[in-house]
Amino acid sequence: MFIIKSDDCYGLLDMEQHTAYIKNERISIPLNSVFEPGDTIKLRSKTFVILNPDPQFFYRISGRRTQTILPVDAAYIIYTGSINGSKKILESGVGTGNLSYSILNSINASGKLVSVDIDKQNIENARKNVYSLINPNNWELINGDIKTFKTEELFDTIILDMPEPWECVDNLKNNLKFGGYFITYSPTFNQAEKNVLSLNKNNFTVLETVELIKRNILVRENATRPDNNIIGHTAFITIAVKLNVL
Ligand SMILES: C[S@@+](CC[C@H](N)C(=O)[O-])C[C@H]1O[C@@H](n2cnc3c(N)ncnc32)[C@H](O)[C@@H]1O
Repeated sequence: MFIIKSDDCYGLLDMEQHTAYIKNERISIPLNSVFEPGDTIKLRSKTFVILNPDPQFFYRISGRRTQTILPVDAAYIIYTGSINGSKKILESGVGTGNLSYSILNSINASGKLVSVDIDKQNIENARKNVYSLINPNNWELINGDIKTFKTEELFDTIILDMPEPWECVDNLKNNLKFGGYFITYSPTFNQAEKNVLSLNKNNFTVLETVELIKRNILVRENATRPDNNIIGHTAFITIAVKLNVL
């Protein structure tokens, strides 16, 4: 599956089915055509560039039922949470699956992502979104409440993007390795404050709480300037490390 992008929209190109999907439209592609990333294709009189199905495009084509983590925040979480190689990651909630997709693209086949969400429909929607692009065999999707979730597994990193992360720290702390990262993603100051207080109380050291602001620049000859459409606030990211304290 490829992503396709024109000046004003994104879509999907399925070379196995010889079909392009743009918004709600299905467009048949000639059976003998061959396309690769970097090629262009003309559909309904628009030119589309063919792109790899990379995480930065996921939110553009995924069916969305919840707020979702956008690339600037996802990239920072992947980097500061040291999500790579054969790491074992726990996340909740799954929402639209944007962070799940970024994580699955960052770990290898020996790594593992366990994703927990209380809402069955969100799970099914995220599964559909992710499986429309890749077929991961290292992704466990669980329908459950992360506040009471029990597992014997030990994780390298835990990420919580749900309403009350501070209520989950005590329940999950024994499932994180010493030196592992506990990351919370919360839109309000009150939530961020509760997250930090709870992490401090549970033998974590908080490295930082940040808000990332991205400013896009419209580049045109002799008229380069910031874009009018600014994504202002998204959420506060808190990154903490589990201390080896008995
Ligand atoms: C903002 S969305 C997560 C977005 C996701 N990180 C993404 O990138 O698309 C919040 C999710 O948390 C889930 N949720 C809320 N309370 C929960 C709980 N107690 N346990 C597990 N999931 C929960 C919701 O069903 C929803 O799917």
